[in-house]
Amino acid sequence: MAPKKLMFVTGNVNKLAEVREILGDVIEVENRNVDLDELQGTIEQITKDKCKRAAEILKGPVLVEDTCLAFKAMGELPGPYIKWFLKELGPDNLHKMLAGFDDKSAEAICTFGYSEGPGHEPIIFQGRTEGKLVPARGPPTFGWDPAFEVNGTTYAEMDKEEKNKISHRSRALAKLSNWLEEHTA
Ligand SMILES: O=c1nc[nH]c2c1ncn2[C@H]1C[C@H](O)[C@@H](COP(=O)(O)OP(=O)(O)OP(=O)(O)O)O1
Ligand SMILES: [Mg+2]
Repeated sequence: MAPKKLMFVTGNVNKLAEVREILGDVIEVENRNVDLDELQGTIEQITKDKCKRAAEILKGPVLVEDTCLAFKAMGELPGPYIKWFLKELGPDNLHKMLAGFDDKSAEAICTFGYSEGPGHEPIIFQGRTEGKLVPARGPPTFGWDPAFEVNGTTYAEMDKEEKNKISHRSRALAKLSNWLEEHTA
């Protein structure tokens, strides 16, 4: 059964804001900022494990999310480890990671995990958006948004509505919304 509210466990205020904007009146989103360890592994493994631990800590239903930025020229790396590259390089220098490669294509991948509580296997909802890594353009408000371009415009140059129409996160949330609709009595 779908919950009446979602408890979204994340320390990232920008993610939380987008999730609330995109889900709008579909469902109320509460937040708990718990610093969850993240395993190394496939995106699905990382998200499932994060979700299981969040459910155990909060002893109830939880939603978690993990975001990847995958560079084709690097065999999908840094992927789930983008956070640490971004932290060291900043959005302005991120594009230099592909300086030695002709292929600048990148994919933003958003993976939500929902668990009904401790002992319940998490369900995964994933959305992907293809683009490329470029020298930063636009306000550095959210993570690597200035360095990720889709159809000639970086995420940072788009207004919120525009980003939310095509983003990896909105595509994943469309799947979550469908699931919620199907599982509401
Ligand atoms: O739409 C996005 N546009 C630009 N940057 C983004 C986006 N979404 C996540 N990001 C950044 C945040 C973090 O540097 C890395 C993902 O790491 P990730 O572990 O999923 O996020 P986090 O640690 O900030 O929050 P959480 O507490 O939910 O794990 O990419
Ligand atoms: Mg994280």
